[in-house]
Amino acid sequence: MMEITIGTISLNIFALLLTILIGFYTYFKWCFKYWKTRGVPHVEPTFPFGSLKNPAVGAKSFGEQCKDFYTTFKAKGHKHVGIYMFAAPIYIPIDIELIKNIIQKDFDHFVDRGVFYNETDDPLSAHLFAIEGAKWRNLRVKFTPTFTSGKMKMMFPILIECGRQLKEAMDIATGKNEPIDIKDFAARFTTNVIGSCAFGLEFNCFEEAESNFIKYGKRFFVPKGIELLKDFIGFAKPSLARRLRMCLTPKEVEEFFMKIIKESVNYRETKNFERKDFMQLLIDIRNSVKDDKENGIGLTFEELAAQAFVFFVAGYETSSTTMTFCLLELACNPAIQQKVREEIKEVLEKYNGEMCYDALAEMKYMGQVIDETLRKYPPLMFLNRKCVDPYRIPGTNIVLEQETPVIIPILGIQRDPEYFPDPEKFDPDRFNEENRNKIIPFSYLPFGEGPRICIGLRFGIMQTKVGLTVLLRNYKFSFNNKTKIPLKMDPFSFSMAVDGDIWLNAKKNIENY
Ligand code: HEM
Repeated sequence: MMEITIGTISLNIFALLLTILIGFYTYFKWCFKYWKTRGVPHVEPTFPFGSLKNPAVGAKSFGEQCKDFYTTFKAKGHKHVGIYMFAAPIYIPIDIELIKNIIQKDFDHFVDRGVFYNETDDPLSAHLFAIEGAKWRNLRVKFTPTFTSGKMKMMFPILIECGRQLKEAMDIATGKNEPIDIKDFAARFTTNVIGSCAFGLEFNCFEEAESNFIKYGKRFFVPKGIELLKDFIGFAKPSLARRLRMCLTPKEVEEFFMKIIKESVNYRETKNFERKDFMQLLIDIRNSVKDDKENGIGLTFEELAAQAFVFFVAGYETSSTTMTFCLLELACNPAIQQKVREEIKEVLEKYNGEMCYDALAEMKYMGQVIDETLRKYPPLMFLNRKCVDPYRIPGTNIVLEQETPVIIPILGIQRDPEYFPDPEKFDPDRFNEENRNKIIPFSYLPFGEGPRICIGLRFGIMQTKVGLTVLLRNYKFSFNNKTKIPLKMDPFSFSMAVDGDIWLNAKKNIENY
């Protein structure tokens, strides 16, 4: 009798699961007609991943797959392509004019990124990168003066100190005559810089085997288990994730950052202490908003914390990735490396050997090398936009519906031989004074474009230049037999990231100046 009951229950559960599966399958099949009925060329979807490869079999990252969609459909002469992420349709423009319209000319139709944020259940997610509409416009206007060259100069002493710590740590590591995990060094350096500027805390990540900032910063970017699924839902259907009251910031990450930001704000407010950094600028904005009774939209502690957090996550990973790929390419191209080193020598001699803001601005060739690194390895491999107002695609009868997610495939565009001949070649001369003017507008987008362009662009370049100046002035980099070439990219990362460590030899530069 007992056996029959268990058997019946199992059968019922099986029948229920089968019904759910058939329900899902039928729903997905229905969704998969979306692009066909609208006459948009599309990648044939399969259940359940849509146009994407099964992430469990370790295919390619989302950004790399978007590059492949771009390349394949451009080769067929298409101006755009529709894909499905699970059941959710996503629009990918290919034609450069179309891209320009979306991110600049017709920006009012695409003001939002459409990425997940949830002010109530996940306060750290409600930052400038994610928030939408009027709230974004208001905050963007308030934050723009925070990133002027004057403010960058003001923060420069913090960067000098972080550069000193980087050199000290490299001296110790190279003294052991062992290869350097350059990805780890770059991450520690930029974490020191951004951590110090965004949270107002002086700390030295090089002194601890695993600093909490590195630990929780990495933790934020490397989702585990069920978090991966939550991230995919948050990416494909942010409104659903919000309705389900999801929190995509891991709890321990939220607790850690909320605590240190609270301590930093309290300390300054109670002790009347001021420091020249982003945190101070955020506190000043908060106070001026409080006083501005007529136009003030208020900046709660949670909102302030979310902005400090985004400066950290948007600023440390992007610049450390840039430094890492740059050093890797320089190790592979010793002549280019030497040319940068000679420029550093020549410029710093004019400034009595002192690194300063104006000296960095004079390092034009280093600027070209960074530009080329950002072309070949854009830290964000794609831009997101969401259609907020129905949009007829120029020259067609196709109308993008409100809420349609749009992806601009930066990696595909920047490795397109039509815009950058021989795209796999690392060639900083593409960005010299003569060639720079020949670059087709909107074919080079490492910082995005239009009103939602990266607000931290200047700061990102500045900290990358400081790191490279310190390293290339004092060391020569070359491949080690632990350097894994060709690079294997992390298939689970939404940003440009190598799977595992990157080892290089760093030899002291004996012609040190
Ligand atoms: C090499 C360094 C960096 C790269 C390559 C980079 C790249 C980008 C890109 C591609 C976007 C999206 C732009 C768009 O959608 O059109 C973006 C947005 C943003 N970035 Fe950066 N970034 C860098 C450094 C920084 C730094 C240092 C900060 C802050 C200190 C920062 C803060 C932001 C913020 C807040 C946004 C959102 C802007 C908005 O929506 O109004 N970034 N970044």
